[in-house]
Amino acid sequence: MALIGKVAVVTGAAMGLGNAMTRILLQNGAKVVLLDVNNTAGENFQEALHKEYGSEKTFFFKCDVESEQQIKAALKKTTEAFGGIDILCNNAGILNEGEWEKTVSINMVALFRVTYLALEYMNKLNGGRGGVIVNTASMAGLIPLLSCPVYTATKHGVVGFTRAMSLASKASGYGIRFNALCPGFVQTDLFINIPKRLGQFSNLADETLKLVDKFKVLTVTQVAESFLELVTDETKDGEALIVLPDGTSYMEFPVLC
Ligand SMILES: NC(=O)c1ccc[n+]([C@@H]2O[C@H](COP(=O)([O-])OP(=O)(O)OC[C@H]3O[C@@H](n4cnc5c(N)ncnc54)[C@H](O)[C@@H]3O)[C@@H](O)[C@H]2O)c1
Ligand SMILES: CC[C@@H](O)/C=C/C=C\C[C@@H](O)/C=C/C=C/C=C\[C@@H](O)CCCC(=O)O
Repeated sequence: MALIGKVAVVTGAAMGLGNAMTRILLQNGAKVVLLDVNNTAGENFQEALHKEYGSEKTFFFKCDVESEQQIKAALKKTTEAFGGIDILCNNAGILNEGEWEKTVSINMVALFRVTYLALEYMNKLNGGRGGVIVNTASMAGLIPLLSCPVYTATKHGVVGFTRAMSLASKASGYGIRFNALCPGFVQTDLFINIPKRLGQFSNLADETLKLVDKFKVLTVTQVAESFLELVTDETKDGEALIVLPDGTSYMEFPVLC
């Protein structure tokens, strides 16, 4: 899928992985709508992008993915400004085992909601153009992370949702591919203050740091390059792409005959 002229929406776009995804989409010719709850970071990023790519290629909306009203408004304005949506990157996420209900709400409930609201514009059965939805999961969506049970559960939920939606889309004719991105540890804000994020599991901080030493840490650019494959390669549908510093691979799931 060539990205020239395509319209992408990225949640959690202001910082970290979302920021790198936005950049690689722009570099490949897409227009990108940036959604983020952090207004200052979002406006600063938009200003930088306007200088680099011109003001007609991007715009930023302050949008909390937990708010149905804000998502609806952002998607409506996106289609009014750019004529449709071809690519959705459900990337906003947090890791806070202390505030575990909020972790479920943002990482899973909000991701489902944004997807369903975006389908109203993207689904070919609703007059949309079809396209691709990439959900940011994690290695913790495939293998449990001992100090983060709720984060692990949300990311397993994202992988399961992605795979089931891919099947639903194929069987119904939505014209939309669904893929999950599963990076290991990535150098972003989510990765700092590890003990503080672990809540009642802070006693497992040292064990967690041993895992970080074992798996090593990715840069956002490395992850964005792998993300691009899920967006552009039309053969990738219902996949979970593992991204680690020593390479990438597609998860092989059991098949029941
Ligand atoms: N950093 C890692 O090691 C790592 C590894 C695997 C997966 N991930 C996943 O990558 C995604 C991005 O995380 P990151 O590491 O870039 O973190 P980050 O904290 O650097 O960036 C997250 C972005 O999401 C935004 N955000 C948070 N809550 C939001 C909300 N309610 N509505 C809208 N925007 C919101 C933040 O403002 C921020 O800009 C997350 O889903 C995370 O779980 C991260
Ligand atoms: C380190 C805890 C926290 O503060 C920061 C986490 C940052 C990213 C979390 C997540 O998205 C990445 C998870 C990566 C997990 C990698 C491997 C383990 O799940 C596998 C451990 C089991 C094993 O030893 O094989």
